Amino acid sequence: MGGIEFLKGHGTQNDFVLLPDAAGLLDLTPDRVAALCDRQRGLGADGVLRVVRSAALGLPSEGEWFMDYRNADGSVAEMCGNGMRVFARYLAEAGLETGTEFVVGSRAGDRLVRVHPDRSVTVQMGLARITGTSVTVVGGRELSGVAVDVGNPHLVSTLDDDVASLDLRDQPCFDTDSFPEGVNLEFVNVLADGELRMRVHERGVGETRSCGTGTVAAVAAVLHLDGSDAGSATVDIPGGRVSVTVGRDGSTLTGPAEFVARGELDESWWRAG
Ligand SMILES: N[C@@H](CCC[C@H](N)C(=O)O)C(=O)O
Repeated sequence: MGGIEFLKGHGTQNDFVLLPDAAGLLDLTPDRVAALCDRQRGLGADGVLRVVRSAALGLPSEGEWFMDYRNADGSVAEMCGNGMRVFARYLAEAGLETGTEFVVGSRAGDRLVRVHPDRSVTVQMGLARITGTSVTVVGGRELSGVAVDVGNPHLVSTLDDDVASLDLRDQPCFDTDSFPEGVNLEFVNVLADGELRMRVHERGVGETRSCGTGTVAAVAAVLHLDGSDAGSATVDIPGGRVSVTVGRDGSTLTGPAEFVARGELDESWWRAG
């Protein structure tokens, strides 16, 4: 057996290792994922996207391909918005999907994606559901937040002072009764009507430079605090900018998807993992 094919890509600098594995033959253990994502002993990434046929995993999906997403610590998550854009661009450029619009399976359900001529991608993200309120503690400061389910769990806190001043190196505290499976924590400044700035501490990763589901949660939460359930906004994250729409029937996320490298993993390194 030769080396194991990989690609490295990112969506607004939320970076991923893609593993094409159509038949689902790779033994993708949490230890292997963590080693791959480690920035010293592996390739380095915020997560892994296994490109596998839905049928190979026996999962119900209208889409031929399934985004099997793992966080950098090896944990499984339901959905990744930035990863979905990179995944969709890969399918289109590899000729695994022939149209510009197609469905991809995820653990949060099927997602319709559209790959644009400029290689940006729009993802139909499903409903952003407001599920309540909770609190988080960052650097000794307690912040209240709006809980939002975008297929995965989020808690969005809006701040008057600049989110750039927050120290997100450590895991902020959160209420484990509200979020028994953990939570992604977003910190948001409302810059103007329809313009947000956001930082995020992701479940299973730590601070990342962007989180697609998090940007959708942020827009839904800000609208909710304003007494509304539909609207659009651009969201500036440390890794760039995305556009989000939220509505009663679903939400969309549009942003870039980039590739930086492709190659083969060393077979003996993989086996040792
Ligand atoms: N970066 C992703 C979200 C990845 C999953 C998340 N860390 C979780 O555990 O729910 C995105 O772009 O949405």
